[in-house]
Amino acid sequence: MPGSGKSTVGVLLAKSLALGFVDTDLLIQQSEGRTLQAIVDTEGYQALRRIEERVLCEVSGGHRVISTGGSAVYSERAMAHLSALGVVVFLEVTLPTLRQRLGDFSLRGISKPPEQSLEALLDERNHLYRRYADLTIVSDGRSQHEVCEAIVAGLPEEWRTS
Ligand SMILES: Nc1ncnc2c1ncn2[C@@H]1O[C@H](COP(=O)(O)OP(=O)(O)O)[C@@H](O)[C@H]1O
Ligand SMILES: O=C(O)C1=C[C@@H](OP(=O)(O)O)[C@@H](O)[C@H](O)C1
Ligand SMILES: [Mg+2]
Repeated sequence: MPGSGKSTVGVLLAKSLALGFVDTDLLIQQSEGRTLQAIVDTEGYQALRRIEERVLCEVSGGHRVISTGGSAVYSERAMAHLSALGVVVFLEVTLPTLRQRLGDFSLRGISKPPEQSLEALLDERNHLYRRYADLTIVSDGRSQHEVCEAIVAGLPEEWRTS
């Protein structure tokens, strides 16, 4: 979910394991020459999901952490590609934590129908996050460093010593 810590913890994880880092939200913005919010505002959330699928399917692996947007899970094809590249980590958060971290989420370019509540979105997505996760890490009540440490501890040995 947006606000679960993928971007910030992803950087910490890359530093901790001496890996590279890429945030696919930035790849989308670079390739489109506009912000995610602008895409949602002009073409709608489904257009953003289509663009995201293309960018995710083109991303390469290697020794790096890939932080995606929270809507990556809407594409089965993209998730199959990411699964083949490495370990898919799900950062689990509850609704109160999300509300606290996101503040006014209407300005965050979330890829969802305007009428869908954050609660309904979380419920819909949690099924998908669990389906694709190789490793699930609770983010609630943990600092970003603690989340990073929990990921490292949960990774298969070959990724911890890459
Ligand atoms: N474990 C955490 N504890 C407290 N705040 C966090 C934690 N993880 C992320 N945040 C905060 O939540 C916001 C969203 O984090 P971000 O890494 O951008 O999430 P995502 O990429 O999943 O949307 C940021 O303000 C970040 O500092
Ligand atoms: O979950 C979503 O619908 C989205 C999350 C965002 O990324 P973060 O999850 O990194 O905030 C970004 O991809 C876009 O605004 C859509
Ligand atoms: Mg992010």
